[in-house]
Amino acid sequence: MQAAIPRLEIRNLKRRYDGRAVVDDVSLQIMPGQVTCLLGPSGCGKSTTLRMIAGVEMQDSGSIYVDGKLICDTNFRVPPERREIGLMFQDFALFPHLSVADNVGFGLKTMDKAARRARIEDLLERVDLKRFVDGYPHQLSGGEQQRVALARALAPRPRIMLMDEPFSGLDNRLRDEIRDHTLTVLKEEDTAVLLVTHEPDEAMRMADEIALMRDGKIVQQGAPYNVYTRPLDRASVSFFSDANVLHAEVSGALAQTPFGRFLAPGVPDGTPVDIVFRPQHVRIDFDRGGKGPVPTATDGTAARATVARARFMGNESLVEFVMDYDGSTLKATVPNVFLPQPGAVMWLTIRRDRCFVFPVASRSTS
Ligand SMILES: Nc1ncnc2c1ncn2[C@@H]1O[C@H](COP(=O)(O)OP(=O)(O)OP(=O)(O)O)[C@@H](O)[C@H]1O
Repeated sequence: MQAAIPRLEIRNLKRRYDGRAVVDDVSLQIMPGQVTCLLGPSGCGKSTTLRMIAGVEMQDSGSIYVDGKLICDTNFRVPPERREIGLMFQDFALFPHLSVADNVGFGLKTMDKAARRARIEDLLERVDLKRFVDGYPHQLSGGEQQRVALARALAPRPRIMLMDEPFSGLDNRLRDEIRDHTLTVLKEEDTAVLLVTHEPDEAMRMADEIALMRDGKIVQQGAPYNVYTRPLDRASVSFFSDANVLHAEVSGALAQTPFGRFLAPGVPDGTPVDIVFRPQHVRIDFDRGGKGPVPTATDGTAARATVARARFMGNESLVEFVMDYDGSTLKATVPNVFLPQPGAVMWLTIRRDRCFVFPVASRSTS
């Protein structure tokens, strides 16, 4: 069987500004109907990558292919308007003087009138805005305008959609609804989507695949579940959620901590390690006359702590503890409305199967 050809493939893209590599050897493949999120902190080079694919900026080296055909390298360049790429940005602007129908039909000028109208109505139906077909942008809410922008970008049946933080101008409740709706429409069109975002929640909600970007490089790539549950390093854990860290040193492939010993297979003796875990993987137990829970094989030793702060956050509460053993702070989230008082003494255990043990090059840089 012939291997499937990616809808979009970029190979070894590089771009420097003022001698600094802002996109540093980035390669990616996206299949038709697949949503890939380029996720990373502000300034890591996401938008620059997108602009090179769109053709509004030229790479210093590397190449871009659509359906297996070269569209751009350092010698050859298909202009942006002939790349069949749809664009949606945060500051998407509808044309204020054009009706909703004419906004959506803007890229369909060569189509005959009846087919054009049919495509416009079909898309407006799918974004649930058919009733506004003859209205004007100023009559629509922000969320409705966003949906018109999506319909406009999809109208010419682009082979690829590039989206740069397209939902960041919307308020929270509306954003979730529009994200879900947008995803449904994009999947129906079988477009390959590259979505740029700095919000892990957005990437987890939208992506089939996440490409985690840092300092111009893609450092990890995979399904959201894999990227979240098998992070590359401490920074990757922290990027997705709060993270607690214990410092230890390895001896005999074990790292000794106040929570008991952690396996560190293959790590040489004397290596400093960070044991990283998320607040939701801390278990809390009451103090029973100065005693903690009986240790279990899976959760190791319990450590005593005092509640410093507890915040109710709706579905869960976030509790900050000061640890007896060294005065450091650990965070735990607990479901529902358990809200301990500051000063309460409790015992913490950590879910061993949810901890990550990362060797650190030197303690001073950790
Ligand atoms: N035209 C330019 N000239 C000089 N430096 C630039 C230019 N465009 C971008 N940069 C720099 O390149 C780096 C990457 O920018 P880019 O916009 O790609 O990042 P980003 O990850 O999309 O960030 P954000 O999420 O804040 O948009 C930044 O440090 C930025 O200042």
